[in-house]
Amino acid sequence: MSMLGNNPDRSVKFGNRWELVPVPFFSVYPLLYESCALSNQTMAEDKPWALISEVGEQGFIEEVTDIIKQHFNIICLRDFLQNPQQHGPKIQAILMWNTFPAAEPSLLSSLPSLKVVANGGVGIDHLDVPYITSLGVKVANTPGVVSVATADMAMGLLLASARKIVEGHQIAVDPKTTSIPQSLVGVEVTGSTLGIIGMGHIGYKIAQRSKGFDMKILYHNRHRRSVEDEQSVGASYCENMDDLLREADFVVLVVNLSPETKGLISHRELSLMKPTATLVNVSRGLVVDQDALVKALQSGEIRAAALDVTHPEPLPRDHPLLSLPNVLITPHVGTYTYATIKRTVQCMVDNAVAAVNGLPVPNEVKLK
Ligand SMILES: O=C(O)[C@H](O)CO
Repeated sequence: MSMLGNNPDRSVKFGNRWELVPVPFFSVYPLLYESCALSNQTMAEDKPWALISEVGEQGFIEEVTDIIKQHFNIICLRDFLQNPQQHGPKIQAILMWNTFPAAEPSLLSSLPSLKVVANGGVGIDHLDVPYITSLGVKVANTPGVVSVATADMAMGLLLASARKIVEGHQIAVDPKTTSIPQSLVGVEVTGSTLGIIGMGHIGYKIAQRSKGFDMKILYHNRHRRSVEDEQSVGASYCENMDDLLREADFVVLVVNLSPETKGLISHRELSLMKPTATLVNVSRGLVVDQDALVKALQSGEIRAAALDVTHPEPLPRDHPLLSLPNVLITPHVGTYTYATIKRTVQCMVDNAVAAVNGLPVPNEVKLK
């Protein structure tokens, strides 16, 4: 049985460095590994054991692992896999990021004492929650703590794409540059229309930021926000997503990946967008039909795309999205600030500690 939840074709390949490691969790990209060998820590008899990913070499890493070590003895996947029979019975918690394949059935079957899979980040599309919970294991995520960093990233992508900041940097540092090419002329953000698809925590934070840019804000969401929420950011609800797509200069995707949102933006939706519009995605790659996106960008059906997420991650090096001039891509680093990483790890630890102690888990993901 697959553990890949709502995302059956997600290719979490063991041994693929990028996908194995929880990229935003411990290290900067590209990652350098260092085994968190058991000898690196003082083992406390009274602390439960947690299985985590490998640890990188950068300075803040120890700081982050220290948050975990206050409550858990930790063992890294790499060390664990050397002798699962020996280590398996003591593991009570898995602390993982969404790129960490630690919740595969074969691994879970070697963890008879496991009480919780504590995910860092809000998206849990990589987990088969029904299967994990059927084992009596709780699943938790970290909503809220990732919102500001992800909203900042969405605004950063939007601005960078609109104002061609990356291209501008390349021109500025190129020794051959003698003049400013017209291709650097961008589109104005202030006063433009923003369409937010998915008005949860992160979507709302994006709306708050956009208000500072005097943007007209439209949003589409499963549930309409309260009048107070709408008024305080000046957002208008579009019950029909098509209306938003037709009107927005920037469409930002902030939905969770689910069977309902997989392929939400495909040929039809892209064709409704303005030829001057930009698509920004900080949710999950599978929310967008990437083949349709490539066509829309190549044909000028939309102006540009700015993506912090793709499917798969990373894209194959010869993927057309990587060579289109109107695409800006970052490697799924929306939550990737020191402050957010620390808050996220603290939240994961709080969830895991509660589960291990049989207490209510603050951010338990419950089956609907
Ligand atoms: O789900 C999230 O919160 C981010 O994408 C980090 O994984």
